[in-house]
Amino acid sequence: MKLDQFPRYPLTFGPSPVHHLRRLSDHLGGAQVWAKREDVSSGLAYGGNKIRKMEYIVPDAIASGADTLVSIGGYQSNHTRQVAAVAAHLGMKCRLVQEKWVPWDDPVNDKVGNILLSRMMGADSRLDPAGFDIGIRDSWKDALREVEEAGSTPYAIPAGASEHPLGGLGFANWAFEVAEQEKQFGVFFDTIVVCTVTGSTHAGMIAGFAALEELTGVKRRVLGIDASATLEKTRDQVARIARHTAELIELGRDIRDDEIQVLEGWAGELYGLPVESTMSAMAMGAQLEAMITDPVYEGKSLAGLIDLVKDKDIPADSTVLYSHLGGQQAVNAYHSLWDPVK
Ligand SMILES: Cc1ncc(COP(=O)(O)O)c(CNC2(C(=O)O)CC2)c1O
Repeated sequence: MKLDQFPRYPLTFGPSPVHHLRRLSDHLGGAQVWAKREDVSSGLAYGGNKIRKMEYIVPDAIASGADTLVSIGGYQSNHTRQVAAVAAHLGMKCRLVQEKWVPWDDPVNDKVGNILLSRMMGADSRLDPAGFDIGIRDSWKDALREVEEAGSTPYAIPAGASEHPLGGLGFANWAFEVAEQEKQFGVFFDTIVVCTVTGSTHAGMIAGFAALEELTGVKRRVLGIDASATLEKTRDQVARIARHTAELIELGRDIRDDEIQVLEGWAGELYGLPVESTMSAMAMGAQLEAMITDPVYEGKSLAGLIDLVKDKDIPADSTVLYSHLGGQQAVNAYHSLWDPVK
């Protein structure tokens, strides 16, 4: 089916805002940088990129007759918070597995931010000591079984909703929304920068912009900045989901290897731990544009954008769109990064 034949359950206020980051652009002295803001696009518990993915998953969840959304993430998962928000919005129950994806032993790490919001929304959020992995987890399969054994009807949403068959459609649609907003603003974004971890945000964009290329002949570069620190696994997952999504929307051709660009250099050694470039990018975005990014995801993709623009890998005559996917809710769990020196 073509993209517009898939049912979509609107969960945002409309197109996510697009705006010019003039001070950051001037400071970097190269390409013009714009941002598209998934962090301010929905009223559901501060939104984010997973709300966009859930718009295409919710119709399937409702049709399945499920009464409980079941998903998984780290203690400070933005994804599980957004699943909890959608469950509350739909009147469904929610069971969440929160694994110890990050060796961040702040005493508030499992008490504030995303996990606090999920609890406020009534999700059954349970901690699990297992470490980070973007793949399918036994803890999640156990939760699905336990929900069923308790007499409820679970709906399975894997980490980041990425390995879900419909997980790429949300950001395929995002690409078409960008094309509409380009007309509105009279700009053309030749390059898009996105944070990549479980992969279906980036993969959906690849499929969506490939479909636009087939329609208009116009090529764009979609540059994924790896924040998983498991580059090969994430790159493989992006490629697989992009190709699957391209088939779903009847692209009519394979996704080319050059359309799958997952860049390394800003993830650091471990998922979820900021490095120097993360800290300086968060400071730059906050102090030049009051644009808040987080130490796990957007701080790393913004660091990638900054370097690519400064080093002219993104040429000075480019207009680049930074996709801000949310994530600020985790900042309070990382307060010690900014605690005044005693
Ligand atoms: C703010 C933010 N930015 C980018 C990403 C990466 O998106 P993908 O997982 O689709 O690659 C996440 C994901 N977060 C996960 C989570 O559990 O929160 C799925 C990992 C994100 O939350």
